[in-house]
Amino acid sequence: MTNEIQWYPGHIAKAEKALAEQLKLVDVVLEVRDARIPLATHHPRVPEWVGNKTRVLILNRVDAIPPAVRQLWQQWFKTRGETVYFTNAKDGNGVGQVLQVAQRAGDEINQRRKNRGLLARPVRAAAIGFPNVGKSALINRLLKRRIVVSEARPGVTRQLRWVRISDRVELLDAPGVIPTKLEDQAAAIKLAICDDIGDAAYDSYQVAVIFIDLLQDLMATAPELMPDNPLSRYKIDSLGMTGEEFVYELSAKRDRGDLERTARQILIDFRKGILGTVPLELPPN
Ligand SMILES: Nc1nc2c(ncn2[C@@H]2O[C@H](COP(=O)(O)OP(=O)(O)OP(=O)(O)O)[C@@H](O)[C@H]2O)c(=O)[nH]1
Repeated sequence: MTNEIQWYPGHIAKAEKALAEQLKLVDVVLEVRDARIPLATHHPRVPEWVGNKTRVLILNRVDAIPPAVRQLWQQWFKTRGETVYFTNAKDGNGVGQVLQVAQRAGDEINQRRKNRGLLARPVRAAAIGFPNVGKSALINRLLKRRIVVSEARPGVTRQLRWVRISDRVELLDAPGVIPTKLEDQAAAIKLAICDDIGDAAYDSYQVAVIFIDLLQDLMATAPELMPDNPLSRYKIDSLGMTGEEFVYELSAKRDRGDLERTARQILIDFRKGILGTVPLELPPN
């Protein structure tokens, strides 16, 4: 049996209220999702927050998925009439395009202002998304200097702050938001695997077991997307093993059976990219 992943709705409600207030001032919303799990990192309140503002959909951590999977997502979103921008906020790949889109939206706004006899002003954009998806790293890249603190620890962006990223764009760095309720436990587990769930409480062992099961499933059903076995680095004959069997075996081999420790290390290895590119979600058919 899996314990449910838990977090603190009171805390979230407060953060959401502050965010909704700031978003009233915004012209463009940069919705940042995790390219490894673009569906699980969709926040259900985004459409309401966006209203009739311009929304730019960003799948960050593109370096963490195989290029073929990037193509599949691009296509999937396109058939839904959506343009997605893939970024690697760590090395800056794709970030210039996001800035251009925001600036174009600003130009349109200023044209409308001009038509009404108003002065031009910088466009106001906000980056929103789950904790740890890379909002601060993205803003740092847009700034080309390190101003916003970007840390591996989820939930680190505590305050809302505005930064001027060009003479035409101001950007709000918002804290990570997770829904007050996550109906879908499978999505919640993926958020935990990717560390995109802030300070929610979960059991690393259960999460790592499901992670290994997902890997095995991916290798069996989509071997072309997983040419290298991510588990081979652990030097265990993992063929056909369940998640439980694998964690147990690895733990006996190097952590004297401390399952929790082994599980944590597996998750850390994955998050650091040591296990290679793993698409934890694929576009639904
Ligand atoms: N490999 C890789 N790492 C990234 C990328 N984007 C961000 N990171 C790293 O992921 C970690 C979290 O990034 P942040 O920018 O702090 O995430 P955030 O969304 O602002 O997080 P919160 O403040 O918790 O909401 C940092 O260690 C970043 O360097 C990316 O595209 N690729």
